[in-house]
This record gives sequence, C-alpha cells and structure tokens, in this order.
Amino acid sequence: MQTPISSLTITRPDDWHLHLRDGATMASVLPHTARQFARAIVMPNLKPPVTTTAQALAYRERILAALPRDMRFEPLMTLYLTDNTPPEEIRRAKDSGLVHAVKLYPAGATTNSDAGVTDLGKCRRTLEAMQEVGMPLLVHGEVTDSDIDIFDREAVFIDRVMIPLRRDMPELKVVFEHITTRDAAHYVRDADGHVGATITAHHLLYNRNEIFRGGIRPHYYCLPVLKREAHRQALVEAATSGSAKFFLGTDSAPHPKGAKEHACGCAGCYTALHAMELYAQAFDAAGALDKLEGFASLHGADFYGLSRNSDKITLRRESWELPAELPMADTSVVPLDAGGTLAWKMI
Ligand SMILES: NC(=O)N[C@@H](CC(=O)O)C(=O)O
Ligand SMILES: [Zn+2]
Ligand SMILES: [Zn+2]
Repeated sequence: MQTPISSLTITRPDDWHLHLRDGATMASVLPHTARQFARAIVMPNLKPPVTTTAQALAYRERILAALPRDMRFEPLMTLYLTDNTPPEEIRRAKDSGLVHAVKLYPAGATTNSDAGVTDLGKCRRTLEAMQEVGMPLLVHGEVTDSDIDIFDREAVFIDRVMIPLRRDMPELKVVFEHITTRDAAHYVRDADGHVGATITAHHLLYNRNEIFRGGIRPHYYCLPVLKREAHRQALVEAATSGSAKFFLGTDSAPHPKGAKEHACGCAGCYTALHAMELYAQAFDAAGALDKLEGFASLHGADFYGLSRNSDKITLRRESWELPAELPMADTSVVPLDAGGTLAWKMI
C-alpha cells in the first residue's frame, strides 16, 4: 500500500456560492473566507435583498471596507431576481463589470426568499436580456409546493422548471446551485450547453442521517436539506469526476447560534472557517485528491469567463480540533462539525 500524501499545494481556490450577510456579522465572517479564497460569488439574499446594480455596488464597497488591510479578496456581486426586475437592470449590471450573475430564489424556498420569483413566466424579458448579454442565472433549484415532499423538491424542480427554462433559453448560462441529488448531478452531467453546478462540502460529507444522529442536530439543517446516502455518493462522483461542469460553492451561511438552536431553526451551515479542509476530507475519502484543484480552483473561473488565480495554497495532513463556537459581534456562530477533529489543515 502507498503511503498517503502528506501535503497538497494547489492554485488558490474561489468560492462560487457564499453568504457574507452585512454589518457586524459580515465583518466577522469575511476574514475566514478571505484567508482561503481569492474570490467569491456573494449571494444577494440580504434583508432587504440586493435587487439593483446600485445596491450591489454599495454592498461591494461595504465588503471591501470591512476587509482587514493585510488581506486580499475580490467579492463578485450578484442581483436578486424578482417578478419585477426590469431588463434594463441587467444591462446596467453587465455594464458595471462588477455584477457577475443574477440569482433566482423561488419565493418561499429558503432564507430571505420572500421577495423571490413567484412565476418565472413573469421574468421572460429579463431572462432574455440575460441570455443576450451573457449574464449567468444562478438557481436555488427547489419547488415550493406544499404537496411536494421536502426530499423531492429538487428533483421535481428539474422537470417543472429547469428543463422547460433551458429549452426556451438554450443560450442562457445557468448554474444549478448547491445540488443535493443524483437527479441533479446526472441532469447537469448529461445536459448540453451552458450549465454548471456548485456542490457544498457538507453535501459531499454527510447524508440525511446526520440531522438525526442521536437526537436532532440543527447545525446540520440547511436547504436543500441533506439527502440519502445514494445521493451523497452521486455528488462525490460528480465532484471528483474531473468534469468542468462541477465546481466549489460552500454555501457557507452564518446564522446566530440562537437562531439555529430554536423551536423553528434557520437553514444554513457555517463552513467558511474550514471549507478547504472539509473538501479535502471528502476528496481524500474518495481517493481523488488529484481532482480537488480543478473542482476548487479552475472550473468555476472558466465557467464565469474569469482568469484563473495565480497564487497557491497548501493543505497539510494534520489533525486539529474545531472550536465549539465562534464568537462574533453580539452573538456566536457554530461551525459545521463543531468540536470535531479535521484531518487536513490549511497552512
Ligand atoms: N442554504 C441555506 O440553508 N441557507 C442559505 C440560503 C440558501 O442558500 O438557500 C442562507 O442564506 O442562510
Ligand atoms: Zn439556496
Ligand atoms: Zn446559499
């Protein structure tokens, strides 16, 4: 048997799906991301949502102002699509050079999605403008109908929304965000044209048993919810396949500890602190560490038409214990796998 490799140096990665929030929380979480990643697609689901280019540019300035002076990081901004986003807003976004995508939240699907789209038919002209200027549509791919089982919401979304959308707008660039099922992994793998997908570390590492292991564990609750083991395996297969359609998106989503440990707890896992360590663990378990660089550092930049990063990061095989919680401004955030031992460490 070969001795396992003890360190891995790769091109600095980017996070193609991140929640930074705003204000004091943003200032607390931003250094975690900036330590690991050169750039991140910053999700627009603030309260109120980032629906205009002017708001996105102001948000970008707040992020850069909160960045510690000795760190470098480039926030890639997005707009929150509503039933009323005018096509002219897409042109303004494109012309800014700083807004890189538009996010579709089906109304009611997830955290701060109340202002999201009620019927994609209402967005037709706006989507046509996106297709025309080459502005990617990022999709939270779940239907919200109360008669659809929560574990089936992504698979049903493919049939009811994704397939018709891509038939109508074959040139529209689409990212199927945080995919969680074999159905989505295979759909993206087999699709023609401009479609990619992000995959989180937690969906590569855990199946839905984790939410209920020994009791109810709110820090493993996110949306789309973790699925059964066969789906996790299909996601690992996709992420480690070498296909350029799949790339890293942590979906790191900070919520105050008290809002997670609650009678009606918020959805979202916090992984910005230790994202690359978690991905390394998943790729290592699959015997595919050689595929990590493409997934984490190359495929996403290529999809978005951005240059690849030129500097490197190094991960070392070294165990370390995660803190139980991370103090932040007036609260604390519990990282995924809090108190657990990680096998890799970014140095
Ligand atoms: N993934 C989550 O469970 N939560 C995200 C929203 C999202 O990405 O759907 C959040 O903003 O908290
Ligand atoms: Zn989402
Ligand atoms: Zn998200």
